[in-house]
Amino acid sequence: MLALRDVDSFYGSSHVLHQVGLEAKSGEILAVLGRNGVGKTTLLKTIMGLTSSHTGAIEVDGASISEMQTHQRARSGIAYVPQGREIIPDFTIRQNILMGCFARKDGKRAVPELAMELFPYLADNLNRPGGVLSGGQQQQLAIARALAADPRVLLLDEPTEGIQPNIVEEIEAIIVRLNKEVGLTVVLVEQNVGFARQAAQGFVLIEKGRVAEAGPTAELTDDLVQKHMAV
Ligand SMILES: Nc1ncnc2c1ncn2[C@@H]1O[C@H](COP(=O)(O)OP(=O)(O)OP(=O)(O)O)[C@@H](O)[C@H]1O
Repeated sequence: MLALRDVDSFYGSSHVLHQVGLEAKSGEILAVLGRNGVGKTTLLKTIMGLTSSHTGAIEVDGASISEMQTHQRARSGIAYVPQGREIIPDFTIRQNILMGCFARKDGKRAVPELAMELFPYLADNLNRPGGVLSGGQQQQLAIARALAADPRVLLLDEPTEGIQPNIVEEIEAIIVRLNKEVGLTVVLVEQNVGFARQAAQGFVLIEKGRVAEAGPTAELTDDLVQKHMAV
């Protein structure tokens, strides 16, 4: 289980998250929802130790990671798929995937079989440069790179943003498989409330850097969505 308690987070002197508490239970998908700029990306970055500083408690399976450097958090089993994917265009697909291996505990450096099974196009094109891929394929590559770390917890930042509609469903199906079949705990920053309702067991709604509402997705009413997500 991933748990945050009383977490405040900062970029320099800019105080973005305030007293954030949440729980993603093992094997669950937790949807993180809210308008643009409320702090959803900052929440994922804070879990990875990628903001300037934070206070409060962050725990994975009861063990604190709050004092750890980013690479140690990755080694503790958390993998991060950032918004915008951050693929290295001049690296091959294989090289991009292998970058995820730095966080493996067992030191293995191999393209994970699971990623090859989930993403046949990547499997067939391992020697092509990452930069030639479409947005949807780059998202697949970013997920494959995360899987190379053999994580228990996957942090996904708007994985279907900017992807053509026919590929969106494919990516969504992969996220559900990773959760249901592989058992990964997923924290999913998502603008698509429909997918959040369908895939996630729990939700948090963020407003101005604070958790405004949280609960099981059955309690994610249209009123709450209107109140905290309508623009
Ligand atoms: N590197 C940074 N330095 C200073 N402030 C930042 C930095 N990154 C984000 N912020 C600020 O933190 C706040 C939250 O931004 P964040 O990107 O976390 O929001 P978000 O909910 O993910 O938005 P979006 O849906 O647009 O991605 C915003 O006010 C933003 O301007």
